[in-house]
Order: sequence, then structure tokens, then C-alpha cells
Amino acid sequence: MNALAATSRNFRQAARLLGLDSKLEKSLLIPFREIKVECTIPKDDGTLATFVGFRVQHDNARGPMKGGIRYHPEVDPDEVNALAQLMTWKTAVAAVPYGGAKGGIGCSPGEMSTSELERLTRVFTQKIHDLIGTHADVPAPDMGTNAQTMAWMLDEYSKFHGHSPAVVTGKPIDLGGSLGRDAATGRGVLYATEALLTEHGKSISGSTFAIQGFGNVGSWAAQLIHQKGGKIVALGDVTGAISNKSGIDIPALMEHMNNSGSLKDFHSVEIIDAAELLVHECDVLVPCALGGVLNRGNAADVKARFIIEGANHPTDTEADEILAKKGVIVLPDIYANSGGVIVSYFEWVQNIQGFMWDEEKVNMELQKYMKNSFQHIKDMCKSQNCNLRMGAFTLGVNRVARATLLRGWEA
Ligand SMILES: NC(=O)C1=CN([C@@H]2O[C@H](COP(=O)(O)OP(=O)(O)OC[C@H]3O[C@@H](n4cnc5c(N)ncnc54)[C@H](OP(=O)(O)O)[C@@H]3O)[C@@H](O)[C@H]2O)C=CC1
Ligand SMILES: O=C(O)CCC(=O)C(=O)O
Repeated sequence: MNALAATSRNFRQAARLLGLDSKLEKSLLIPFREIKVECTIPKDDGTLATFVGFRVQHDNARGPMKGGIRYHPEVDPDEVNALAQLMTWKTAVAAVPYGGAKGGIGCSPGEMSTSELERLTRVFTQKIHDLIGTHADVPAPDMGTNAQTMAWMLDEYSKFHGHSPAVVTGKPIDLGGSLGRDAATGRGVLYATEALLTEHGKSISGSTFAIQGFGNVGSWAAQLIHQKGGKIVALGDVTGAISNKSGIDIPALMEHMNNSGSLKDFHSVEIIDAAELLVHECDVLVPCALGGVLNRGNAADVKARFIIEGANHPTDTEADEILAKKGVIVLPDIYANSGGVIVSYFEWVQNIQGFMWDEEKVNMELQKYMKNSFQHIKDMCKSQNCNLRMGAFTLGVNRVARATLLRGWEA
């Protein structure tokens, strides 16, 4: 079952639990708009290269559509569709006034030069500029994109519409980005993990962690968990995985990576098989890379007692069932990685107000939002007698359904 089928299945299950009308269920599932554009750019060697870009705008009942832009070779329309739908439920779970969207371009950013990436981003923005906007659809970074990508999008969009800082979030601070946004998804993962472990009488400082992905989400989650006394015993990226039973020295690893090192040549670690990372001995597994990495091939071998979904859709439907039978507790993506979009909301608010918050306020507000949504998910789990994924889905779907009904059905 691919990401779209799995996400839609979770949505339908939530809709049934909530007793939603079948017409409303159908309308909530179908995306508001799907955009597919051809992006041709000259490469540095003068030859032309053509890429396909997507933006799926899933729902706008609760506010402007919101979600990241992914640059990755495996980007395809079904995946973008699933990720856009997940954004609709995620923004509702977080109680930020947005709908959901997601975009992506099928490309290999690691093999492209900075100027090729800039040209591709500008062409993509030219193709979609009249369909995004501060009060319509607000992109942000995702896998393979970053603050620089958002700066190019902002600049290209502003050529058509005038200076519009709130059209994208996750921007560089010098262009109106928010303090704390770079770390926000990882920080949200930390707050979510604290909330779940406390619920089970445990703490970060007494727990061991394995983290897949050492990009924006994974590296911030690792640093913040390490700062709180958590022991990170294994981690990995696209190049491979490393482990150390006594805990990996994360600040030293960050310095090593910032000096163009790679995971595999870091000192005092053992190199492990990339596939072994997900079934490594640990208390908490935190996938922060691709979707579908936990599946029927490895779910039965997972040793962790808790899984915190830093990535979007890391656990497929079959794995969910196997893990539930094993008693593994999964904290779902639409809550666990919502720190990014929550601080994106703060960035958008600051841009509209023309006023900058200090980082302490950003982090304090983020913690408040994360605590509130955890409590609301638990309340839903209790009233619907369901697991955390269904608790989060019913919470999100119910809020979007209520907004849709309140706006009315008249054509
Ligand atoms: N950025 C954000 O604010 C948010 C991101 N997310 C989700 O979090 C996940 C990670 O995003 P983000 O951190 O931004 O992305 P980045 O591009 O910053 O980092 C991705 C990381 O995953 C690694 N990776 C890629 N492919 C593999 C693989 N096959 N096996 C193991 N590791 C791999 C990359 O390795 P390498 O660097 O070596 O290529 C890199 O370390 C995605 O699922 C994204 O949708 C969710 C909410 C918000
Ligand atoms: O910050 C945002 O607007 C969206 C981040 C994102 O793409 C996600 O939460 O998956």
C-alpha cells in the first residue's frame, strides 16, 4: 500500500469513527487542486535539463494551505498527494489556522550545483506564482530544500507580486525568517518525546535513542535530545549508519560534519549496516528521513518500545499493525513533527505584524502548542478508544470537518 492509499485509509477510519456524512468524507478526501508543471533549466555545462514539479493543495477550510517543498529523486504525484493530505490533518491537530499542501520536484539536489538549484527553484516559482500567496498557499522547506531555497522562492514571487515575505516560511533570518524555525521540527520532536515518555513514567535522560536521518530534523532532534541527557546509541543518513553503546558524542559529530566530514569517518563509533539502524537495540526509535522505512520487512524486528515519527509517513500500514501487536507505541507524524509548521505559523504571523519575536518566546509558544495538542490527542484516544495515530487523525479530521460544515455547502 503506497503512502496515499495508507493516508486515505487512516482518514476513512477516522471519518467512520467520527460518524462523518459520506458526502463530507468524499469532499474532504479529494484535493482542492493538483498542479503539475514542467521545469526546464540550462545546466552549468550549457545543456538543458527538464524536471517535473508538483504542488498539491489539499484543503483550505481552516485557512491558507501550508506545507513544504521536497527536492528528491523519488518525488511522485501520489507521494505529494499523501503528504499534502497529512498537512491538512497536521495543521488541524496543531490548532494553527491553516489548511494543507505539499510540493516537490523530482531531482537529485546533491548532484546539482547551487546555481542549477537556484534556476530550478526560480522556474518552478514562475510556474506556480499565481496559485500560491500569503493568504492562499504558503510553502516551506522539506527534504532536500532549506532556507536558501525559500529565499529564491520569495525573491522570484516578489518580482510578480511585490515584496511578500509571508509567502514562504523557513526563510533566512535576514529576509524575515523566524528565530527558532531552523530547529523547530527537531525541538517539536523533543517536546513530543518528553510528553510521551512522561506519560509512561520515563524520561529522556534515562533513555537510549536511535535516529535515522541527520539533516534538518534528525540533527536538531539529536542535539536537543543529547542536551537533555538522552543517550543516542545509533544514527544514520543516506551514506550509512554508526553506533556506540555508550552514546555518540553529538556536539563533536556536528563539528565533524560541519567540517565536511562524513558519518562513517567519525571517531569512536562502530559502522553498522544501514538497515540494522531501524532494528537497533534502543528504547526510542526516531525516523527522520524518508517515508515507508518501517514495513513488513523489518517491523517484527524493531527493538524500540517507542517510535517518534520525525519523518512523514515513516511507518506503513502493515508495520503499524505488526508494531501494535508487539506493544510498540507509535507517536504519529501529524503530531510528532508538527513543531516545524507551528513555528512556520509564528513566522507568518511575525511577517504580517511586521514585528520580530525573540527566540525564547518562539520556543515557549512552541512548547505550549505541543503540550496542548498532546493533551487533545489523549482526550480523543480516550473518547474514541483508539491508539495515538487514530487519536491524532480523529482530532484533525473532526476540526477540518467542523470548519467545512460551518462554512456551508451552498454552491
Ligand atoms: N524540515 C522540516 O521542517 C520538516 C520535515 N519533516 C519531515 O522530516 C523528514 C526529514 O526532513 P528534513 O530533515 O527536512 O530533510 P533533510 O533533507 O534536511 O535531511 C534528510 C536526511 O535524511 C537522510 N536520508 C536520505 N535518504 C536516506 C536513506 N535512504 N536512508 C537514511 N537516511 C536518508 C539524508 O542524508 P544525506 O544528508 O546524507 O542525504 C539527511 O540526513 C522528511 O520526511 C520530512 O518530510 C516533517 C516536518 C517538518
Ligand atoms: O513549515 C511548514 O509550513 C511545513 C513543514 C512541512 O512540510 C511538514 O510539516 O511536513
